Amino acid sequence: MTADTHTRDSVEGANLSDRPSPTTHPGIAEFVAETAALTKPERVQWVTGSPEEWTELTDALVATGTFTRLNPALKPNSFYAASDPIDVARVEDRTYICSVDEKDCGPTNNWMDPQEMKTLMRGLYDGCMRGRTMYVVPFVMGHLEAEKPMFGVEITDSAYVVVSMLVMARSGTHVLKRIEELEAAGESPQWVPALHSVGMPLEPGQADVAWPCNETKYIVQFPEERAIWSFGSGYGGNALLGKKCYALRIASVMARDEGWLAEHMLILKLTSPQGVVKFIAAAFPSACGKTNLAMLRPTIPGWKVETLGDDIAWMRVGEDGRLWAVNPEYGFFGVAPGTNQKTNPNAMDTIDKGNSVFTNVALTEDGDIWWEGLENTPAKATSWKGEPWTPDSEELSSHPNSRYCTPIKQCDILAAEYDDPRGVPIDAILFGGRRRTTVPLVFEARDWTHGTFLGATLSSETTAAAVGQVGVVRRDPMAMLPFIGYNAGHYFNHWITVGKENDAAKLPKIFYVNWFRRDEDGGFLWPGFGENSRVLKWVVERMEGQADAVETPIGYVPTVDSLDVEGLDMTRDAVEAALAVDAEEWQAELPQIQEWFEKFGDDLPAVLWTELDGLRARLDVPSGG
Ligand SMILES: Nc1nc2c(ncn2[C@@H]2O[C@H](COP(=O)(O)OP(=O)(O)O)[C@@H](O)[C@H]2O)c(=O)[nH]1
Ligand SMILES: C=C(OP(=O)(O)O)C(=O)O
Ligand SMILES: [Mn+2]
Repeated sequence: MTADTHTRDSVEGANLSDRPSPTTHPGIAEFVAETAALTKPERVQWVTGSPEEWTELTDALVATGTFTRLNPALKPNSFYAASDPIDVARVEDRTYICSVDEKDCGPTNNWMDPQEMKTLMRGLYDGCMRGRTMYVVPFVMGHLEAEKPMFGVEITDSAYVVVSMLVMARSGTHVLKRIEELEAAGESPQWVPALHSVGMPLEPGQADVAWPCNETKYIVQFPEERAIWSFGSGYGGNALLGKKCYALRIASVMARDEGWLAEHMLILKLTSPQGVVKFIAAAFPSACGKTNLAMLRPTIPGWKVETLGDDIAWMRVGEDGRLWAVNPEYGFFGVAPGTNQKTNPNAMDTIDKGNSVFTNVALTEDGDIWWEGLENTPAKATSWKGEPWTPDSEELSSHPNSRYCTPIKQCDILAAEYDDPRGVPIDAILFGGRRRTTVPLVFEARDWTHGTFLGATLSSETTAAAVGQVGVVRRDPMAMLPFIGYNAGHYFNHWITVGKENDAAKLPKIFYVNWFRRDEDGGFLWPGFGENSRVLKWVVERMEGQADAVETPIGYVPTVDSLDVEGLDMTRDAVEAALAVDAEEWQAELPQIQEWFEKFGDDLPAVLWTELDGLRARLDVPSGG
């Protein structure tokens, strides 16, 4: 299969579909025919996105035991799935950026020569879809009406992936028609071939399993070809290829080449009591609070939050010199545990409308779902491992990375601007992570370059969103560590260049937040969730020149009185503790940042070394200390 190029030759390849191939786009037809020839499926089905097809797919998933239909009275048209315990999260050590030149992959990614990887994976793909249906999912990330729609075609042998993609991305025949319209108009619409297989062929007569997958997993991006090959996992970020693989890893390479930004960010619209509207983007690592902040219900009177997205932002400098962001996704794929009517009522209202898929949560006896932190703890339930569960169980009812997958259009606070292909002009960017010490609740960068330094040195405790140890502090630059599709040093330079080539006054102001600082007893210093609206208020007032701050070695920190804590059950000392900048703790960060920067050698923009020297000097540490 040559996904290397989208050759335009007409193709003689056998079209196995029992429905005529609805496309004249030779590239796509060739991609499909050649993949079918390699993977040898029983049949090929072009995904249309029709309601009848949804019924057919979900009924089939219920029949194989992958899906359990939830009680329609509680969650209409919604389904529960439990994965194989070996397939519960993104697998960063099986994720590759196979650039032609290893240097372009950089020190934070896994690399293999692309031809070597293709030979290896063709061996895995050979016959891997035997006994299965090969689905062809035409989709677009972002708007179909965008000036340059970002198309994709995901081939997959997982109906679970098809159903999830139908929620998470604009998919189906109408997308294919748009490609053909553009073709007919003489354009050459860009589309990303994305091949996925669970890697479990079925021999004649062999029954399928509820969660087919393979111990051998590869999640591979070929950046120069803008192609994605995934094998062996059926889970989220590994298999819904429009999300992390396309909209971040491949898109970050496109953005580098074309001068825009593809970032792991939520987008929210904040309206003050006076009617001042600000658009805020925030980059937090997986499971560090993006979805919650994106759908925040403010606790301070008169403030309103509307959402445009909870995970990915594509940002381009507009004619007006401002950074305009769109959310390329069409659904939310949120962490379930900890989500409830108090912490995220908007997410709960969205999933209560139905049409959603829940993975690795618990199943209750009345045909609903439950997870740790949700109201109405059931007396007993079935855990994600399929075992009986009660509140006294040792085991968790739901996996820490269990997810809800739900249509964004169901969200009551979806901003009207979500439907505008231009997106929204970003006023502030927040970087943030999960740090129990050191990082204060919020502080403002000195300027764009300093803000890039803050993003490039962002640190956070690892979470269950990726396989591996949890709670280990690591550098996670711009919260993009697992998603940068190229050399991270070049990525930092790309951020610096955006700052250099544009009017700083028009670019977003950069801030840094930390909801997760703990006191000596291990409790959270800050209540978080809806109370984070107080931090957003300070951010807005800083931009309007109305909030005080004290200059510290790390940036501008709110004075205690400039943070609205009215009605918060917090002592002044507690607020001061949440805002404290401890020089010793930050001095301890310096060698970690030094070691992190040394990874990049001369790929690191010199200006970031200058920023580190500046921080060191402001912390009264002699350089080289
Ligand atoms: N303590 C605390 N936990 C939070 C806060 N916001 C989110 N969380 C928790 O962080 C976890 C992941 O949050 P989520 O918004 O799904 O993260 P995302 O993967 O970045 O979108 C959930 O368990 C939330 O309950 C907060 O402000 N304070
Ligand atoms: C969707 C994922 O990440 P996030 O927690 O950032 O939403 C994922 O890890 O697959
Ligand atoms: Mn998320």
